[in-house]
Amino acid sequence: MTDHKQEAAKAAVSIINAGQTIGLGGGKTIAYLAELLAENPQLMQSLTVTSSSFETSVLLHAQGFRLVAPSFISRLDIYFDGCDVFDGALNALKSGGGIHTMEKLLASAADRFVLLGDAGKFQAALNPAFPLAIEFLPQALTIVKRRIGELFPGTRFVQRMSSEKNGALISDNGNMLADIHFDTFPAPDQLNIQVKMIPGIVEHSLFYGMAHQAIISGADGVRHIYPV
Ligand SMILES: O=C(CO)[C@H](O)[C@H](O)COP(=O)(O)O
Repeated sequence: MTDHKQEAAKAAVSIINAGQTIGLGGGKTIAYLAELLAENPQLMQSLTVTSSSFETSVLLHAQGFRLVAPSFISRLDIYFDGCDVFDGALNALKSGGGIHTMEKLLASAADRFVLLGDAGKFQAALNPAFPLAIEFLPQALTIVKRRIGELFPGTRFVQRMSSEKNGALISDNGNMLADIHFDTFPAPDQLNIQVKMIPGIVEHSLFYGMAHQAIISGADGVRHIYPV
């Protein structure tokens, strides 16, 4: 059976040129991309690579990539990442991994931000099947919760809790995380700004108008999609 995440990763390799500085996000499609690059030592050794994901960084380090911390990269040729879902304008929700702050930082530094995944990620519109994740300062917990309730009445605010200890899930940046569940998904352009403007919120997981291209694979083969 065709693994569509792997097929999308194969297509992604074809748009990478020797000598480029590449950013990789998290997830299975990205892990395939790292594996495929490692199978081409000449290309791999020519690349400078960084990642928003600790898990991907461990993988890249083990495979012998030239890995540079994001703190020392000001510009990327291409940033590749998966997502939960994206629409025709390539607005993407990237809530699942809880690392959207670093993902957005690297996406913003890239000449090209390319979404990768199976065809199921592409939907006509963002919808309530996926929440919006927020990363916020621990001190802002109840203020942010109140503000979200005022701006979006009827939404469910679910703080992410640790499965390993009794307490909050703490992000890679030492902050807290929560998911906002909507009954009707708000207009992405307004949601993007309204949530970003709440003091105490470091970043949210809607990547509005950021992606330049998506590469997906499904029953009809590989598709390259550009924002409408
Ligand atoms: O952004 C993400 C989560 O928020 C991940 O990149 C995404 O979930 C990975 O997807 P996959 O494992 O299907 O490649």
